[in-house]
This record gives sequence, C-alpha cells and structure tokens, in this order.
Amino acid sequence: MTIKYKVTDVAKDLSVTNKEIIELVAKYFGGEPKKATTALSEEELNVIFEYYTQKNEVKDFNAYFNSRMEKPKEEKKPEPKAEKTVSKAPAEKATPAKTAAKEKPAAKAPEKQAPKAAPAPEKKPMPATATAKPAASQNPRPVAKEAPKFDPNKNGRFDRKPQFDAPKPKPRTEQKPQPQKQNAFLGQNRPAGPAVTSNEPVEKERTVRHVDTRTVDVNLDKYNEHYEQIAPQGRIKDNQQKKQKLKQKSQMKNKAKFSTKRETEAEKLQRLALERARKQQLKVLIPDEITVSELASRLKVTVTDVIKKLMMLGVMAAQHEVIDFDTASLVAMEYNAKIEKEVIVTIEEKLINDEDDDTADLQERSPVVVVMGHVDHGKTSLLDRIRNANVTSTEAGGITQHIGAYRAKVGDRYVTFLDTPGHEAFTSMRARGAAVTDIAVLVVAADDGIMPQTVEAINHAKAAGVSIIVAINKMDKPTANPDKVMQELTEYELVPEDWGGDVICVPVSAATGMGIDNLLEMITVVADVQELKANPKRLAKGTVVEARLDKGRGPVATLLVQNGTLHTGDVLIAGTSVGRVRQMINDRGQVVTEAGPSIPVEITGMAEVPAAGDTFNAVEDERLARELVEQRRQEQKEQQFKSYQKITLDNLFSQIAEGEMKELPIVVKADVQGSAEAVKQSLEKLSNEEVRVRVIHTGVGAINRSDVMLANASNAIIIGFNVRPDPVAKEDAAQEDVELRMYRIIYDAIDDVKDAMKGMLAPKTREVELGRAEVRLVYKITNVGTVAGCYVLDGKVARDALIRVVRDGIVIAEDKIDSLKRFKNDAKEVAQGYECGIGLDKFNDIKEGDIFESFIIEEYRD
Ligand SMILES: Nc1nc2c(ncn2[C@@H]2O[C@H](COP(=O)(O)OP(=O)(O)OP(=O)(O)O)[C@@H](O)[C@H]2O)c(=O)[nH]1
Repeated sequence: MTIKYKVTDVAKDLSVTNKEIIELVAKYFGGEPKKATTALSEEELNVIFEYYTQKNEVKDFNAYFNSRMEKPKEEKKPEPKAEKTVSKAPAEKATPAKTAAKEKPAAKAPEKQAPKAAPAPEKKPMPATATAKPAASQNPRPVAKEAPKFDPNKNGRFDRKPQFDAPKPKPRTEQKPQPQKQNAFLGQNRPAGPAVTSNEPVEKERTVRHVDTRTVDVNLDKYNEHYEQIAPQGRIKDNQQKKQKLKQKSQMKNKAKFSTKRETEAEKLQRLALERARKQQLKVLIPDEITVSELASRLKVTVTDVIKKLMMLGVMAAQHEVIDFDTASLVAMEYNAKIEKEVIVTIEEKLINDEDDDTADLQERSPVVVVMGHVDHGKTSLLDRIRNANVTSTEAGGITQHIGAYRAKVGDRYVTFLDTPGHEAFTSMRARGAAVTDIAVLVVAADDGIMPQTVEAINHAKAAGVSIIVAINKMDKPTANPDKVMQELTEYELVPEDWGGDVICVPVSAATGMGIDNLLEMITVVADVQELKANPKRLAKGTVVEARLDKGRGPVATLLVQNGTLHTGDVLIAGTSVGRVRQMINDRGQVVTEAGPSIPVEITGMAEVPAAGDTFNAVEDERLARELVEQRRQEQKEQQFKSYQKITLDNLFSQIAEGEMKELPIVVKADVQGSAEAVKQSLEKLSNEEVRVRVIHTGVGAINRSDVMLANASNAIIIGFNVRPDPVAKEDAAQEDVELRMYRIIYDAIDDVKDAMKGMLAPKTREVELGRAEVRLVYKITNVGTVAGCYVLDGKVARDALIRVVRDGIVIAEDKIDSLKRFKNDAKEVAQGYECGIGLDKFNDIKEGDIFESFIIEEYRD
C-alpha cells in the first residue's frame, strides 16, 4: 500500500511552493506540468530530494554547526521525507547515529539538513517532529558518510551499497562533503542532477529527522505484514483448496506452455513421450499367419520398418508375403508390443463340431470294406455273392438296391461293402481326402495269380494304410493254384498267415459261394483288431460315396455315415452343396429315418449334386451352412488359381529345404519287370537323412490312369523307363499336376532324382510334344528304305522334329525324320487329320499300328 506523496505535500515538506516542485519535475522529466494534487513518482521524488539536498549544501560543516549550536532552540522544521514506502528500521539508523555522535565531537558533527532515514516512515510524510535537542545528544548525522560513487561503468548508477550503511562515521571530517556524497536520497537511475547550491533555509536545530529514502522498493515490513495476513489463511485452507490452487497453477503453467514456442516444443516432447507410452502398451493380435503389410499396420509402423526388422531376424519377406505367428511375434516384440494370439473362429469351426468323442459314448461300428483286384478275377461276382447271400436272403422283403454300398450280415454283426470294385474309385476318394475304408479285400484268381492290377491294388491299399485280406477266388476251378498265389504274394511283402506272416488269405469261390462266410468272418476278425468305434450320439459326419442327378428326385447321394447318426430333416453340408435330408433309403430299398455309423444310405434333398469323396456334415444352423458353402465355393475358385504345389523333381529340393518333404514317393513304370525293379532299387538307395525315396508302386507297361491316380493321391512323381503314358493318363496327369518323367537310360533317371535331391537338377531342356501319327501302311522302297504311311492323330508332325516310335505303350526307338512328304512333295509339317509319308533316319523296323510321337527338345528356365 503505497502512500501517495503529492506535489503539494512535497512542497510543504520542503517549504517551497508547489509551482517550484512542478517546474522542477517538468524540467527533469518533461511532459505535462503536474498538478498540485498529483502524486509524485519515486523517481521524481528522488530527483527533487537530490536537487534540494545539493541546493542546501553547506560549505563548511563546522561553521554551520557552530552557527546552529548557538541556537539551542530548534525550531520545528519541516523535513523532506522519503516516500512513505520506505520503511527501513529507524532503530538501525539511530544506532549509527549515536555511534557517530560518540565518535565525533559534537561540534564536528555536521548537521546535515539532508534528511536521513525517517524514524517512522510508514505513515504519511510528516514534518519532522523531532524536538530540538542538543546536537551532541541528538543525532548529528555522520557527515563523512561515504557518498555513493558515481561509476560511469555501472550504467550511470550509484554504487548504492555504502549508502545503506551510511551512518558509518567518517573519520575524515575535514573532508568536504561532496554534494553527491551527501545525497541521502538514493535515486535510482537518477538523471544527473545539477549541482545546485543550497538556498534552503538551514535547519536551526540539530535534531534531524532520519528519513530513509533508500529507494529499494522492497517494503519488507509490508510483505511481512502481508505474509502475516495470508499465512493463517493458508494454514486453515484445507487440502482440497491447496490442490485446487496447485491445479490452477499447473493449468496456468500449461496454458503458458501452449502459448510460447518453447512450450510447443515441450508439448511435442510430451506428445512423443505419450506416443512411446502408447506404443509400449500396444497390444497386437497375431493370427497363425499374417502378411507383412498387415503386421505393419497392426503394429502402427511402416511396412519398410517391419521388413527391416525381419531382415535383422534373417527373414527376407516382401510386404505381401505371409509370415508365421512366431516370426511375427519376434517382430512385434522388437516394438515392445504385447502379443496376443488371434484365434480366428471360422464358420466351419463354428458350424462343425470336430471335438473328439468321449470314450464313454463310443460304440463298436461295422468295418467298411473295399474289394480290389485284377480285371476278371471276380470282384463283381464276389460282391454280388456276398450281397445276395447275406443281404436279400436274410432280410425278408428286402430288395437289393444298388446304392454304391451295402451291409452284409455276419452273425449278429454287419460288414459294410463299398459296391464299387477296383482301386480306381477307392483311390479317387482317397485323393479327395476321404479315408473311408478300413479293410481291402484283394481278389486274386487262383488260376491266374498276381497280375499287374493286383500289384496296383496292393500298392494302393498300402499307400492308404488299410489292412489287406486276400480272397483267393475261383477255387472251384480245377486249375486253381492257391499256393502259387501265396508264393507270389510274398514278393509284394504280403506273407500269408499260413506261411508265418500276418496276411489272412481266404480261398473262396464267388461262383459256388465257397469260403464266403469264412471271408466275412475273417473281415470281422481283422475289424476286431482295429477296434473300430464311433459315437452314434452326435451329428452325422461321413463321406459321399456316390452322387447323381435323378430326373425325378433331383440330386441323389449315397452317403456313408462314419460317425454320429444322420436323421431325416438334418441340415447337410457336403463339399459345396447344402440341403436338408428329405428322404433316406437304405441298401435294401427301405425308407429309414436315421442312419448310424458305417451305415450307407441314399438321400435326397441336396440343392446340388455333391462329388463322390466329399465329406459331409450334419449341422444345426442352416443359415451358417449356406454361408460356409458360399465361402467354400470362393475358396475353390481361388484354389484353381493357385494350384496346389505338387511334388516335382524341380521343386523337390526347395520342398526338402522347407522341411515339407520328408519322403519322395515315386511310381515307376518300365518296359520290363527287370528294369522296373532295377530302377526301384537304384532310386531307393538314394535316400539320405533328409528325404527317403520310396517307390510306392512299380509296374510294367504304359503309364495308365491308375498310376496317375495313385501318384496324385500319394503326391508322388511317376518315372517311366522306356514307356509312355497312355493319352488318358497324360491328360489326367496334366490336369492333376502329376509329374511324369520319361527316361530311356536308367542312369539318367537316377541322376535326375539324385540331382533334384541336391537341388542341382539342371532343368534346362524339356520335351515339347507336337503331335502323334499312327502308322497305317509300311512301304519298303528300294534305295530309300522304309517309309511309313501315317495319319496324324493329333497335333502335327514337323520336319525338324524328333520321332519316338511307340508300340503298345513301349518306346521302340527315337529317331530323326529323314523325309516328310505329303503325296510326293516335301512338307514342312503335316497337321492333324492329314496323311503323310514319314521316313526315319536310322530306324527301319516300323510296323503298322506303331505310333510316331513327334516332339522337339526346348530349353527353358523356371
Ligand atoms: N469259375 C469261377 N468263375 C468265376 C468266379 N468268380 C468270377 N468268375 C468269373 O470270372 C469272370 C469275371 O468276373 P467278374 O466278377 O466280372 O470279375 P471282375 O473282377 O469284377 O471284373 P471287372 O469288373 O472286369 O474288373 C466272370 O465270367 C465270372 O463268372 C469263381 O469263383 N469261379
């Protein structure tokens, strides 16, 4: 609380006119002339006091005091006062004053009219009220007070320090006080006042009012007082208020921060810190597989960053490449992300219950049997015999219904037979992933023995891992020689029980029915060993055995229930087909409402015809089922684009390196059994620690459809040694991406497989088929040699192409074309449907019916 010191007060205190003060202020400060009632600023006051101090300077203090001593009665004199804000303890001033009085002879004590610290400056400036006292006792001001020195090096400021201690007595009293030195008004930034001589009436008394005019504006008392006022309040304030205050304070700080640039940077830092914190807590859901770009977006970083991190981990992956959960987790850990495994519940998982059955729910189920064997060895006859003997005759009123599978009654048990004989159907189902059969009955005619298709059947059954029971058929024939059959079986690692092995061989006759019961008995024995069980209490699941479109009934499918129980009205999903079971007919033509495990039924109600080998599931939610079918259709389309990676010699090494390949299955076909065996043994010897070469089937003759099916189902390659694929097999192989490798020299085949396993296969050349021509006539022309009159079956025959002579699926020769003529003219090429004459360079032993395969060798790169 500043006390205003008006012009009029100052004038009154200094005993001058208002006008004088006003003029003085105007002189030094300019501006509008002050009014009498205007309060003066501290600076103005300083100048005024300085002015008057200098003006009233006395020349000789001694003389002055002497003169003053003569007047013991001191008249009251108004004393200029420092502004009221100055309140420094007067006591302090008194002390040095006294000291000074002691030390200095009173006479010498120069009475300085200049005011010193006021005794009670809090109040309005008052005229000095000190009563006149003898100077000695009063308080003669120390004359020799060290005057503030004006130091030009200090920005024109006075060195103020000594001034505060001004009362120190100065020994050199004789020293003439400099006007400045006597200045008690310690002006700050005071303009150098003119050295004025005093014309002020001199104080007659030695009583000096001490006016502390130090203009350090720190009013400590005021603050102390203020502090006293606020402190108790502060104490009574509760915590909440404090907090509030603090909050306000911090808010204000924040406000301030946002308002300046530096604080914006602080804000940026804060933001970065926050981001870091956020990143630290970042949770990422990572599925089993994720693309690099998707991972980057989930980690909220750039794809490049993720790629870099992957490189550091030794994984080279482009942004669209898929990385597995573990790799993705490692990258995520680099970003301090919290990793959670994303479990994607597919519609399939939601819809189809794949949980294992409770052992308590499991019940014995009938075995499912397939009958396989060589042509004409009696498969159909055997199946018919069993069906007729064990189905129609035992079930009253039953009409044998050919639905693709049937059940035969064996005592109080049943055996389910798939009514499609041969390994083709079996393997085609297996190729679709359906593992339907438990037991394969291998039919071998006792009078014929093991034949090529018997071998195929053995290998197909072995590849599928099903148990084999040999039915030695046609035992009624006098030429039957079961021992020979058993002998031959041992060559295929099927050692009959009678000979100490584990293969059950049952002599039967489909014609007479002999041994059939024994065969069925044996089937149940083998089934018992297998402990076949299923849970009839769950929703049905199984395989489509056959399906067709019936004109009247719509899509009709024979289903073999493998687990659970199928009911009429159940919602079914089979491959990309969905529907509700409208009607169920069993193998005896009876309408049934439910079918348990191992029971085949023919159903209607599907929206479209499913494919044989499709797995079916009864589900609860039809809407979801339709959704799943839609999804499967989509996947099917996609699958067509990126065809499943079949094993080839070219990709063998990469598959071995990726750990996908542990075994290389090979089907070997050769012109003679000896070659096939030699190739088989040589190839199997190539097995090493990483991959086992396993020849799953060897055969003699052209590569047929069955070979391709087996290779397809077993992800095998086919090696042909001096043989060719038949056209159907070739087409199938191309369609199913089964690799066919043809060789004429056994070592080439072995070298290729060996190099492929080392990743060193040089896939530099390959044959490109141009076309096939059939030899219809053979002309022997003198001097020219043999010329084949050919008809081009497909493609074309080109003059510069090579010709492979194939007779009954066996490669007879490979040769260059010596001449190619249309009628009598040389032709460059002859297209399909035209006749031509072909003369070969070296090979002359051409026969009618030979096939000329025209091909070229081209170089290629993968
Ligand atoms: N003597 C005699 N003939 C039999 C026996 N089993 C089948 N046959 C005859 O052998 C021939 C072939 O029988 P299928 O049952 O058609 O033989 P498959 O194996 O089914 O033949 P594909 O269907 O061509 O593969 C027929 O003429 C049958 O009559 C048998 O046990 N004894």
